[in-house]
Amino acid sequence: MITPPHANRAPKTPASALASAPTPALASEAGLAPGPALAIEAGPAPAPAFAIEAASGLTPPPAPVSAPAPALATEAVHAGREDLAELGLHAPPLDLSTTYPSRDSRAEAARLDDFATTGARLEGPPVYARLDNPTTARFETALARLEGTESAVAFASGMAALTAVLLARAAEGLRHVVAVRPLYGCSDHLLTAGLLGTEVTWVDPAGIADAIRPDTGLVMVESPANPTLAEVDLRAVAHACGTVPLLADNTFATPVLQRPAELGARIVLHSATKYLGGHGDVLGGVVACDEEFARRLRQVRFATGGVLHPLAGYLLLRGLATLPVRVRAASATAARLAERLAADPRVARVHYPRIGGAMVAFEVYGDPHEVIAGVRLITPAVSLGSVDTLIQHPASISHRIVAEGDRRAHGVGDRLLRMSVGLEDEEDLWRDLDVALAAAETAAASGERSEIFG
Ligand code: MET
Repeated sequence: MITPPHANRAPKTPASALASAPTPALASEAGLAPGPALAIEAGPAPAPAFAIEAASGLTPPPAPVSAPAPALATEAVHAGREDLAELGLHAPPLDLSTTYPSRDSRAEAARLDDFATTGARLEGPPVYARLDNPTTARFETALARLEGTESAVAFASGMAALTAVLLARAAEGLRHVVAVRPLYGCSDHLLTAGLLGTEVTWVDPAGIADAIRPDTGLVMVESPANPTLAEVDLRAVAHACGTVPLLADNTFATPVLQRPAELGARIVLHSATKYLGGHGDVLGGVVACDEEFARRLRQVRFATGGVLHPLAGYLLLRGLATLPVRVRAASATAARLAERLAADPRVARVHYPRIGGAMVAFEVYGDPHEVIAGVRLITPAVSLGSVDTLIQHPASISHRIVAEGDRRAHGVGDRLLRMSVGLEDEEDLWRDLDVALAAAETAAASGERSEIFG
């Protein structure tokens, strides 16, 4: 793949993107401002703001006040790609460079000093791939736009992203975390084990305000939660946090269904491996936040090396384009399957979020392991957010690392199954579930596996 040299100037999200008005570049795409790249080269017509910034570092002009903000579906397709026409490209360039040549060592020293001091993204080539990558930066720009935040910083996985947040707060002497269970099992484990030198206080949402101490650096919630799909009132929780930043894990909802930053969360976490990528072929994590905190995260990322591979950045940007369509289609099927499961006598309980989504959790009277063993169309695997439907047993896999008592106390019982509904036909999925549920009933009736439940 050929990467034009000028493509190394990755797009940035200007601070003004936080405002409700669209950025000039998007207005240009909507036909509201002049701007094809060829017109710029041919004459004096003004360039789209993004192209101006990429070419000269100038601050974009203010957005026209009358322009409506682009809808999420439009942002999903265009954000992070505003300069492509200017570059003469349709697909984003994939820059796999690990290092960036320069004959001016003095200038590079100054740029490195600047990055180390501020964490601000460098103008021009990023010196070394642990500082930044222009392909990944496109994904970061796009995700920030979808979440309605100023910036986003991508990492090698969701756990690397959470690690960076915890380290950034601990570096400021704020090692205490207040958190609400359930969280994804490894998030729970990272906090409980104190592997990063942090200390956690687990509370119900109503106990957040009282649990905050002078050294509290973070309040963490996940809503809908993994795996029970329990929801918290993010606005109320954000209020209870006072000046302590609220981190909301938005992996399950995605910005299609919920934008935590609009509800008061300062930090929005994603395992990008899930819905953002959407096809089960890329591992990544991302934090959407204000630019001030993004700078701290970039410094941590540089120091600790948990960077996203550029190919993953490329795939995640590609995944975002179809995110709204995928999430809405899968959610519609999931809602109907949740109803069918709730009406089924073999199912004891169904968990489905009020805000909707493509995740369904349910408890069976029979042996849940036989449901996993019995599916043929549905993929019996951990993870979620792919085009295919996946099912897993949280007590065995996603939450195995959480102590049994803590699991059970927060709804992660032995009979709970978690299903990530994909894009298949509803009837085909139901037929598969029906056969697997029948197998689970038969196994339980014959007592084959009954010992596992005591
Ligand atoms: C290693 S197990 C979990 C992977 C993923 N976070 C999930 O909840 O499915």
